[in-house]
Amino acid sequence: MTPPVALTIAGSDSSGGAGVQADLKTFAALGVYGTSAVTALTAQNTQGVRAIHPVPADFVLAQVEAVLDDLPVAAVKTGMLATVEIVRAVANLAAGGRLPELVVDPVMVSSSGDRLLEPQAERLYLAALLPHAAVFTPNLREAEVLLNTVIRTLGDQREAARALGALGPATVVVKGGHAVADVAGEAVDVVWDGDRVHELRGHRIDTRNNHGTGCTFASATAAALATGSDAHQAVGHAKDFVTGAITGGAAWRLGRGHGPLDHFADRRTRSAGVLRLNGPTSGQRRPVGGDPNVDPTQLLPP
Ligand SMILES: Nc1ncnc2c1ncn2[C@@H]1O[C@H](COP(=O)(O)OP(=O)(O)O)[C@@H](O)[C@H]1O
Ligand SMILES: Cc1ncc(COP(=O)(O)OP(=O)(O)O)c(N)n1
Repeated sequence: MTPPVALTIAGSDSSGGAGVQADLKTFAALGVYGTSAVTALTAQNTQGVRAIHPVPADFVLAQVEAVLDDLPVAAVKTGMLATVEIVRAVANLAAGGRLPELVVDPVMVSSSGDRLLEPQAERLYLAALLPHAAVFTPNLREAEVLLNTVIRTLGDQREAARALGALGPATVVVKGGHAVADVAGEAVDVVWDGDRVHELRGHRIDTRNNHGTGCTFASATAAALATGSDAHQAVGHAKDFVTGAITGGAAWRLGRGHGPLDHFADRRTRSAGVLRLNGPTSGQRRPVGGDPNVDPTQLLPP
């Protein structure tokens, strides 16, 4: 069956944990065909961002239009937009109705503390892009910056979701990966659905491997929208997916800083089960390159 198509408009992360790389892995894990328009190259790893090379806005547009003119894009996610010019160009596309089921993740600062958006672009996000979002997904820090407020409690987080909702997006999720003071043991995201506020709750996983959680949440939301979920279902699926991916990568040792998630955790668990069922008994290992005692032609269908 032909898969649904999603588009990510985001930055490249050389370490593979966040940005376009995280988005494409998420789309693939969720059975969605992923396309991309790269807004910036970043030289980064699990410890921080060393350099940023933004793509000219007209070339970002050229990538988006090449994809939209040819492929049936059902949902779009934006991540790191880097410059005022790129935010403006993407907002113009959204205003023209070119970006269906738009998930806007207002990537401003990485968890390593590095700026990923020109500060002058922050107001433009609010005025030009936010009103076109089907789902808007700031983290606590981004919500604070956009609203010029301080979020200390779950009550503040709920208030921020409502206040951002009043600015035009259909649904807002104020993500709680960086916990507020009065929530312990859980990662609580607050959703404003256009009418009411509710919470997405999951247990807080004790790990340093949290590089790319926000990108993964937003692209999983876009993938779910592309497959026909409504926004309420999509953010619930995304919460489940990101929790599974953090759990799967929690014990990985990749890099010296904040390591990545396992976007294929679910598949890995299932294929490990299949290997256990079909594979050699414990303690034995299959020889690399195949079992020399097996004639491979005997494995082919007649
Ligand atoms: N340690 C954790 N345990 C469980 N869920 C987490 C953890 N850290 C982040 N999350 C979840 O990951 C998603 C992204 O949130 P967050 O980390 O706040 O975004 P960002 O990466 O943009 O800062 C949210 O659903 C949040 O609840
Ligand atoms: C190229 C690029 N895009 C986005 C981010 C930030 O990723 P995000 O998932 O929002 O959050 P953290 O990884 O900082 O927790 C990035 N680092 N690089």
